[in-house]
Amino acid sequence: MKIAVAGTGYVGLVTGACLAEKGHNVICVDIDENKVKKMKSGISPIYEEGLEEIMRRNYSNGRLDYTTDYSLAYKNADVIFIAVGTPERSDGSANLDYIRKVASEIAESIEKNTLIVIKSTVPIGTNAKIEEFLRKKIKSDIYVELASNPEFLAQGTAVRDTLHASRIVIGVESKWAENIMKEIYKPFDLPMIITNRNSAEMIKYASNDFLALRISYMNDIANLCEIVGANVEDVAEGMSYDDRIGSKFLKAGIGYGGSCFPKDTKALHWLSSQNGYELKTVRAAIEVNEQQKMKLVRKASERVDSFEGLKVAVLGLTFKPGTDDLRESPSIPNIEYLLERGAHVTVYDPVGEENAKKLFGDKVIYAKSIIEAIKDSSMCFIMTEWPEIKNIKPEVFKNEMLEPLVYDGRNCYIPKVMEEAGIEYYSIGR
Ligand SMILES: NC(=O)c1ccc[n+]([C@@H]2O[C@H](COP(=O)([O-])OP(=O)(O)OC[C@H]3O[C@@H](n4cnc5c(N)ncnc54)[C@H](O)[C@@H]3O)[C@@H](O)[C@H]2O)c1
Ligand SMILES: O=c1ccn([C@@H]2O[C@H](COP(=O)(O)OP(=O)(O)O[C@H]3O[C@H](CO)[C@@H](O)[C@H](O)[C@H]3O)[C@@H](O)[C@H]2O)c(=O)[nH]1
Repeated sequence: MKIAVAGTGYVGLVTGACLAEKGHNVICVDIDENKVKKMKSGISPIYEEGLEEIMRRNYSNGRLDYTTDYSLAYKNADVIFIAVGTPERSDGSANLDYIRKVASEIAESIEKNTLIVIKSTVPIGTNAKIEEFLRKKIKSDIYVELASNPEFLAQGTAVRDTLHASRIVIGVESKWAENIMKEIYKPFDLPMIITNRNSAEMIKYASNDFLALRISYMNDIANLCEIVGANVEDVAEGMSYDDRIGSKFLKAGIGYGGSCFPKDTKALHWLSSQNGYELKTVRAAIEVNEQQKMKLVRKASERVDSFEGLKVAVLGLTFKPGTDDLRESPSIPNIEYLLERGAHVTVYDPVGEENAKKLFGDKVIYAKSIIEAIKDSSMCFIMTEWPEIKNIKPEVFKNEMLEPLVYDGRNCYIPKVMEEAGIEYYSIGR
C-alpha cells in the first residue's frame, strides 16, 4: 500500500519507518527542511533505540523516503496518516492548528479517493469534523473518509512499542475504511480493536489519563507514607501482587511529565467541562501532579536559609530516561525555581543537553559528567533515573560535594545506604 505520513516526530517517523519495515511504500512529509535532509542521510532527528537501523534499511531498499513536498506525497498516496502535534493551549484545550493545516494541504493536493487516518491524539469528534471540512473542500468526484488510529507508543521504547504494540485501535465508520486499515496492519499480527471513531478517540485519552491517575494516586499515597512513616516502594510492591492492580505505573516520584500525560489530562478535563461535566478524578490527578513537581525544591528551601550563590547540581533533565525530550519535564520548573532564587545551577544529562540549551541557554552550566556536575556543590537534585545516575556510589556524593545533601525525585538509592555513607538524603514517600 502507498502511504504518506504527515509529521516526522516521535509518532510520525516511527510509524512511517515501521510501516515500511512491514512492507508498505511510505513517504514521510515534514515542513522542517533540516529534518528531511538529516533523515535522507540516515540520521534520525530524535533519539529512539533501533530507529536509525530501520530508517536506513528501508530507505536503501526504496520503501521509505522523506520530503517537504506534501503535494506530491499526498497526491500519490492511497492512505495518509496524520501525526502532527496537538499541543496544549493556555486554557488546557488541545490546539488543532497543525491538524487543520495538514487537512488544508491534503484538500489542495489529493486527486483520487483517499483514506485519511488521524494518529495524533485528538479530542473526541475531531475525525468527524476534519472529514466534514475535507468533503466541503475537495472536488465532488473524489471520496475521502477519516479513520481514527490513536498511538500508544512510549518514548524511549517507540520502535518496540510499534512493532509489538499491545493493541491496534481502529475507529471507522465504514467497511471500506475498516478493510483498508486491516490490510495495513495485517503484517503486524497484533490484537485489533475495531470501534467507531469517537470511541477510538476516547480510548486514547481514557488510557493516558488512567495511567496519569495511577501515578498521581501513588504520589498522593507517597506523601502520606512520609507523614505516617511507611515506605511507598514497599507499599507499591505489596499492591502489585494483586493482579487486578498489577505492577506498572505505581512508581512514586517527582511527578509525570512528557508531551502526553500533562496535555492529555488537561485536554480531556477541558472537553468534559465544555460538555457540562466535571471529570473530578482527572482534575485531582492534575492537581496532585502540579504539587508533586515542586515538592523537593520546597523541602530544600526549608533546609537552607537561601539559594543565593549556592552551587546546585541537577542530575537528569529529560522527562524520563531513554529519550532526549524535555517537554513538560519536572526538571524545568525546578531549575527555573532555583535560578529565580539566585542559585548557580550545573546540570548533567546523558542525552538531553542539546534540548536543554534551547530552554536555558547560558543560564545554567552544562557539565559533561556526573562528577563535574556535583563537584563542590552544596545540594544535588535527581530529576531523571538514567542508569548511570542510578549507579552513582554514595561515596561519590560524599567525596565530590561541598556538602552531601541529596534530593532524589526518582527514588534511585536506598535511604539506609545513603545515610550510612554520611549523606543527608531525601527521597519520595520513604
Ligand atoms: N510523543 C509520543 O510519545 C506520543 C505517543 C502517542 C501519541 N502522541 C500524539 O501524536 C501526535 C504527535 O506527537 P509527536 O510527539 O510525534 O509530535 P512532534 O512534535 O515530535 O512532531 C510533530 C512533527 O510534525 C511536523 N509538522 C508540523 N506541521 C506539519 C505539516 N503541516 N506537515 C508536515 N509536518 C508537519 C513538525 O515539524 C514535527 O516534526 C500528538 O498528537 C501526540 O499527542 C505522541
Ligand atoms: O510509575 C510511573 C511511570 C511513569 N512515570 C512518569 O510518567 C511520565 C510518562 O512516562 P511514560 O508513560 O513512560 O512516557 P511517555 O512516552 O510520555 O508515554 C505515555 O504517553 C504516550 C503519549 O500519548 C502514550 O502513547 C504512552 O502509552 C504513555 O505511556 C514520565 O515523566 C515518567 O517519569 C512515573 O512517575 N511513575
